[in-house]
Formats: sequence, C-alpha cells, structure tokens
Amino acid sequence: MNTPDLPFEDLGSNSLISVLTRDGQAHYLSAIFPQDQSNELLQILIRSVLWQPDQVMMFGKVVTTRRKVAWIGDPDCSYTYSGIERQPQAWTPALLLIKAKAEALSGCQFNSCLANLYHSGDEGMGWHSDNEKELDSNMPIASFSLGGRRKFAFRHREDQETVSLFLENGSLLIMHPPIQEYWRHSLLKTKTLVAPRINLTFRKIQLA
Ligand SMILES: O=C(O)CCC(=O)C(=O)O
Ligand SMILES: [Fe+2]
Repeated sequence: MNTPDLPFEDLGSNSLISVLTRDGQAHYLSAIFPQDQSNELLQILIRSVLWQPDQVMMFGKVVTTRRKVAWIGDPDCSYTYSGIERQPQAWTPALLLIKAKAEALSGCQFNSCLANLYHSGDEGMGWHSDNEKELDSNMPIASFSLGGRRKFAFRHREDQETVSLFLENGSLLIMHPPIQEYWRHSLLKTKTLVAPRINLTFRKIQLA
C-alpha cells in the first residue's frame, strides 16, 4: 500500500484514517479544532468572506450555481477557470489560522484556497479532479470542512470503484498526489436536512 509520511504535527488523540488503498492516498483527520472553535470559525467565514455564485459548464452551457464560492490567496495567485481569470481575495486572520493548521498537519505550504459555501443538502459538487494546470501537481490539497456533515466520495477513473466517507465539522482531508490523476471526487447532494457547510481547499499554485 502507498503510505505517505505521517503529518508533522503531533495529532494527540486525533486519529488519522487512510481512505484509499491504491493510486494515491487521502488522509482524514476529524476535529482538528475543538467543536466550539469550529462553530465560531464557520460564523466568522460566513460573514467575512465575499461569497459569489459559481459558474460551471453543463452540457455546453454556462450555468450559475446556488453554491457560493470564493477564491482566496497571496496577491500574485490569480486563477483561471471556466475561461475567467479571478484575482484572489486577501487572507483574513481566521483563514490564516486554518491555513497554518493545515500546513502543520500536512507538512506543506499553500498559497491559495478555493472556498465553497453549501447552504443546504441540495447543493453539492459534481465529479471532478483538482488537476487544473496552475496547480503544483506534486503538492497535496488539504480540504477543511465546517458545519453540516456531508458525504464525500472518490471514484476511480478506470474501474469506477467508489469509496465514500463523511466529512465532519472541523475535519481535514489531505489528498496526496497522484490521487487527482486516478480518482475523481464529488460532494454528494442529500435529501436529509443538513446545516450549511463551508469547505476550504488549500492549494499550491505554480507561479510563472
Ligand atoms: O466541498 C467539498 O468537500 C469538495 C470541494 C472540492 O472538491 C473542491 O473545491 O475542489
Ligand atoms: Fe475538488
């Protein structure tokens, strides 16, 4: 089995779960902050991030999502997707606190973050890989979740094997290369009543 190095920071009582057994690895860490701190971070981010609808291509048409997004990063980290170049919002103290924790737990430095706000269970994210050309493909992506617990799944590109897990309030999922080459992932919609959720995916953009 492909077992990347353990995170650098002492995990204390926090267990690390390896999600996959081949073609890249994802490590799941529950509650990297105490629950009351995670709840507070959720409220701060809902208020302080400039949330905007996303635009995705569906059947050749540009569709505006109800899910809201924000692109955050160092000033030189512009990012193009769906044909639109986006300038990053600046880091805030709350975002820097979470980034520092994700860096300590993954042993990697990130310069940008894609944030998603899912208001309810009928908002999700379809199957995709985080393999945009700007991303440094040798670096992991660290995905931090706040708020309602949601089901997340990986599906192998070749044989469609599917592995799913719940991402809980305050958890961190670290996706290690070459996972994006072999697996797609998705945030599944649910008919169960769930609280709003924020997800932050910390990334390393390759600067020209
Ligand atoms: O909300 C999630 O957990 C997934 C987000 C995601 O896959 C992404 O932003 O690329
Ligand atoms: Fe993703």
